Amino acid sequence: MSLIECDNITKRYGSTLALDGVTLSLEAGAPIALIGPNGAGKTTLFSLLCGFLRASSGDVKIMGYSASDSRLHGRLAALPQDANLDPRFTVGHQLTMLARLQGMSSGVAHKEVLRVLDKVGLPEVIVKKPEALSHGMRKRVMLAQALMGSPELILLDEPTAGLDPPNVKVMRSLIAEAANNATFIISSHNLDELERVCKSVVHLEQGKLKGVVDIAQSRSSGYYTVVMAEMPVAANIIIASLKSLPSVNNVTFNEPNRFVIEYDAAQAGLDLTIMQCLSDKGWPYRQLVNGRTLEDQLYFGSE
Ligand SMILES: Nc1ncnc2c1ncn2[C@@H]1O[C@H](COP(=O)(O)OP(=O)(O)OP(=O)(O)O)[C@@H](O)[C@H]1O
Repeated sequence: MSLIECDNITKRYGSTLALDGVTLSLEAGAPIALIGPNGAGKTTLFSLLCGFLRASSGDVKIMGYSASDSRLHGRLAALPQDANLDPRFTVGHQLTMLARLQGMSSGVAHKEVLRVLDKVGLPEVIVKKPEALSHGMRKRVMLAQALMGSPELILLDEPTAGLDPPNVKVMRSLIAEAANNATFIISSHNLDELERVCKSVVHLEQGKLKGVVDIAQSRSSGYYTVVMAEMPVAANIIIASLKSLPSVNNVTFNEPNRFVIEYDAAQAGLDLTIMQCLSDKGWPYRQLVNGRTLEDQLYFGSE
């Protein structure tokens, strides 16, 4: 059974179509990134997965249950983008209260709060009020809150927004460590940051699913991008020639004049072979670039 199944989900806010026929299946395991520009529908998708919102149409299943099913209680945690701590109470008081709401006795709740604060490296803040914490520390406390009760699925909406680079690094390694015990889905604008911690990327744009890229797999592949000066023959003829070169696994064409060549990362010297092939045929190319960025995979297709 998949961790998450979205079947043709649509979400409307009045006349705004925030999600438009999203069908998606995600498995438990290493962290998954959710990326897309402002207004793409990331927060809306999170809210549907947490059961905060209902889809206008389509079906969402988490671990086989509908998203608002009470049997998911304690198995799923969400850290909303604008989550905040109450300035009136100490961190310990607030987290203990939340643990009690999860059904823990006061003794168990206290131990659980100590455990999760320790996990995020901040055991000392238990007696502090939020005003005494830096922005980075508050984000870590919010992560601690999401870890309470050891949920299997944790949704983090922009967990590193507004953090400086050292704090981003700390957050990233905390997530990487906690990811041994739960599946994280993390939304962010920052691809670089996510690439290091996530195994796959779900890409949303204007409410539509643009693709799911497996980063782990693409790491074992090398890429060249050829930009043609002109298209002397049909794209499929050039694709066939490039595909016939040794160690080339796949070639994709991106309009109007660009080919992405995927090959075994272990193979060296393929660039010369590619150039030789193109010049033997008399096909003029403008540029041969080593590699392909994650942006290329997402915005120009992966297969
Ligand atoms: N409560 C709401 N009422 C009306 N429209 C909404 C509401 N929430 C979101 N929208 C609209 O739905 C679309 C998707 O918004 P959403 O917040 O899900 O995007 P997002 O990808 O999370 O954006 P951001 O990166 O800016 O947080 C946008 O056009 C937004 O204006």
